[in-house]
Amino acid sequence: MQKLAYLGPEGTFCEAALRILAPDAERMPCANVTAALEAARGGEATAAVVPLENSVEGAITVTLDELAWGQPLLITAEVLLPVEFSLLVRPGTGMPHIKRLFTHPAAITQCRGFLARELPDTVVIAAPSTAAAALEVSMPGSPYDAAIGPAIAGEHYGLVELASRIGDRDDTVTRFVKVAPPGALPEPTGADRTSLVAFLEDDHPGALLEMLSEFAVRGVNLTRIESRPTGDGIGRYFFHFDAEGHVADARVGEALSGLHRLSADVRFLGSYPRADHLAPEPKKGTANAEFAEAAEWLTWLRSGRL
Ligand SMILES: O=C(O)C(=O)Cc1ccccc1
Repeated sequence: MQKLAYLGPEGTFCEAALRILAPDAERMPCANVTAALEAARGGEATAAVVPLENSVEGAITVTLDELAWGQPLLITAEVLLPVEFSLLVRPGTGMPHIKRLFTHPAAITQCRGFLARELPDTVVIAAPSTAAAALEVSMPGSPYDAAIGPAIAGEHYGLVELASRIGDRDDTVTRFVKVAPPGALPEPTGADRTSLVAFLEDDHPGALLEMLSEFAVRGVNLTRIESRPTGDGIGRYFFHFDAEGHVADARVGEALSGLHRLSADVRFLGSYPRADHLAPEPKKGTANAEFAEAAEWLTWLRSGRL
C-alpha cells in the first residue's frame, strides 16, 4: 500500500486533496511542506501531497522553491480542490473575544475582506497549516482565540464554527500535487501538463523571451509562469513553467530540448494528467503526426535522393 506524506496534522485541506487522489493510501501527516517532501525523498513515504497554487493568491512559494532545489522529485498527479474557510473558536468564544487569530498564510490572504470587515483589530499570526492552527486553538490556555480552516478541522479538534464561507471569493480552488522520487512517468492521456524549472545560464536582454519562444513557436500553451529569486542577490531569478501537454508529445519534447540548448540548468518536474481533463487541440503543424512527417522529410532531404 502506498504511504503518502502530506501537510498535516489531520484535517488540513491538503488531507482532503490526498483523500481524493488516493482514498486507500496510508497517510503520514508532516509538520510542513519541507518535511513532507523530505519524507518522499528519503523513502519514509512513497510520495508526498503538497499545495502548489491557488486560484486567488497564486503560488505556494515554499512548494515551488522546495521542488526547484535539493534531490529531484517528479509530479505524478494533481487535484483541484475547492476551498471553503470557516472561523473556528473554542466553545464560549464570541467575535469580541478574538484578539489573536492563527491560520495558514494562504488562508490569511484569501480571507482578507472578512478580517478587515469583522476583525479589524485582531492580530493575525501565520501557522504551519490550517489544522495545526485549529489544534493549537483547541488547547486549553492557548495564546490564540480563533483559527481559520476547513469546517472539518473544527469538528476534529472540538471547535465551534463561528462563521462559515468567509473567503473573499466562494469559487476559490487550490491545486495540490502528488510528488514522488524519479521513476516511470505517467502515460500520456491527451490532457496532460508538464512542469519544469529553468535557470538562466547568462543574464542578457531577452533571455526570458528566448525561453518563452521555445514554447510559442511549437504551439505549446503555458498555464503558469512564475519567477522566483535564486537567493544569490537582488535581480537574480529563476523560472517555473507549467505547459500544456506531455513530454512524450513531440511539440513539448522539442520545446524542452530547445530550453536545454539555451540553459544547461533545466529541471524537469514531470508530465502528468490534468485534473480538469482539458485536452487542447494542437495548433496546425504541431501535432505528433506532423512532427513525425517533418522528421521523415528531413531524413529524406539529408539522404540526397531527391
Ligand atoms: O493548511 C492547509 O490546510 C493546507 O492544506 C494549505 C492551504 C491553506 C489554505 C488554503 C489552501 C491550502
